Amino acid sequence: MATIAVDELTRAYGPVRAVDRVSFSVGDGEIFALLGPNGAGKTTIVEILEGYRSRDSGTVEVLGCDPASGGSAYRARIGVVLQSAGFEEEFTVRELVRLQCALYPRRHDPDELIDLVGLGDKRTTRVKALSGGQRRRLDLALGLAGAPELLFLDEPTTGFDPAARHHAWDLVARLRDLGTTILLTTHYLEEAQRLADRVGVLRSGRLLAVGTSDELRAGSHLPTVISFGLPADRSAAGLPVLSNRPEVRGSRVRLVSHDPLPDTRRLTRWAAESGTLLSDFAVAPPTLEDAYLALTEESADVR
Ligand SMILES: Nc1ncnc2c1ncn2[C@@H]1O[C@H](COP(=O)(O)OP(=O)(O)OP(=O)(O)O)[C@@H](O)[C@H]1O
Repeated sequence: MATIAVDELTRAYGPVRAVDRVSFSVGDGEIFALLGPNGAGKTTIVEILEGYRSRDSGTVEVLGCDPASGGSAYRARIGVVLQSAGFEEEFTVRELVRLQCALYPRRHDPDELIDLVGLGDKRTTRVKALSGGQRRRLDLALGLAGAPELLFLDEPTTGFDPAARHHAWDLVARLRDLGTTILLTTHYLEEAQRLADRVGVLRSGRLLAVGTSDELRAGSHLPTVISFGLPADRSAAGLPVLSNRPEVRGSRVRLVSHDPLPDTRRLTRWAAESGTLLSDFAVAPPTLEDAYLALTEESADVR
C-alpha cells in the first residue's frame, strides 16, 4: 500500500493555480523527491500532505489518513524538517532534543538521536554556539524525535559545505535503511539523483514527469558528450567518421552524440590502430540536472 497517494490535487491562491491536478504516490520505505523551480508548488503540496494547508479539490491519503482531518494523532506519526526552524538559543542540544522527544508517544532515545545526526560531541553545547550546518543537523534530530513513519525534508542541505552535504546524504541513506519513508524537496539535482528512488518534476503547479532518475534521463533523449584530448602530432581531421561533427578547441575534441556506443567503439578502435593516446577520454551521459532543465525550460508556462 502507498504511504502517500495524491490524486488530482488542486489548490489556488486567488487567480494563481499553485497546484493543478497533481497525482502521484510514494511507496512504503521509498524516498521521493519533489523538484521544480521557485514557485512551482512544492511547498504547497508538502504543507497539504502535512495537514497544515487546505486543498480545493482532489484526494490525499497519507499513512491511511486524510491529513486535512487527521489532527494531532496524524501529526504525531510524521516528522517535519523545515528549512529554518527557530530555536531557543540558550538551550543545549541535549535539552532541546529531550524536550522534543517528550512530546511524542512513540519516540526516539534522545542520546541515540543526537549520535545519529552526528552531534555527539555537541550534546552540552548551547544552540547559540552551533554553526549553520550543525543547526541543520539539530533540525533533523528534532524532526526525527517522534520516530516518524514518514519524514518531510525541506531542502535539507541548503547552505551546507560539501563535506556536510555528504554527511547529510549518508544520514538520509541510513534513515532509508531503517525503513523511513521520505518526501524530500531540493534544488540540488545531484542530491535528488543520489538519494531519491523516484522524483517528480513540477512547474507552474503541474507535474511534468514522475519516474526514477534513470527513467527521466532516458526520457529526455538528450545526447551524450564524448570528449578527449589529441596529442600535438595528431589533427582532428584524421579522426574516423562519427555520428556527428566533432567540435575542436585547441587539442580538445568534443562530440555531441546521440549514438554514443558506436562512436566510442570507432574512436577507441581508431586510437588503438593508429597508436594514438586519447587523453582524459570521457563519456558523459545526460544527468538528471540536464533532463530537469530540458523539461522545465521546454514546457511553456500556460497560465
Ligand atoms: N499564502 C499564499 N498566498 C498567495 N499565493 C501563494 C501563497 N503561498 C504560495 N503562493 C503562490 O503559489 C505558488 C506556489 O508556491 P510554493 O511556495 O508552493 O512554491 P515552491 O515550489 O515551494 O517554491 P520555492 O522553490 O520558491 O520554495 C507561487 O506562485 C506562490 O507565489
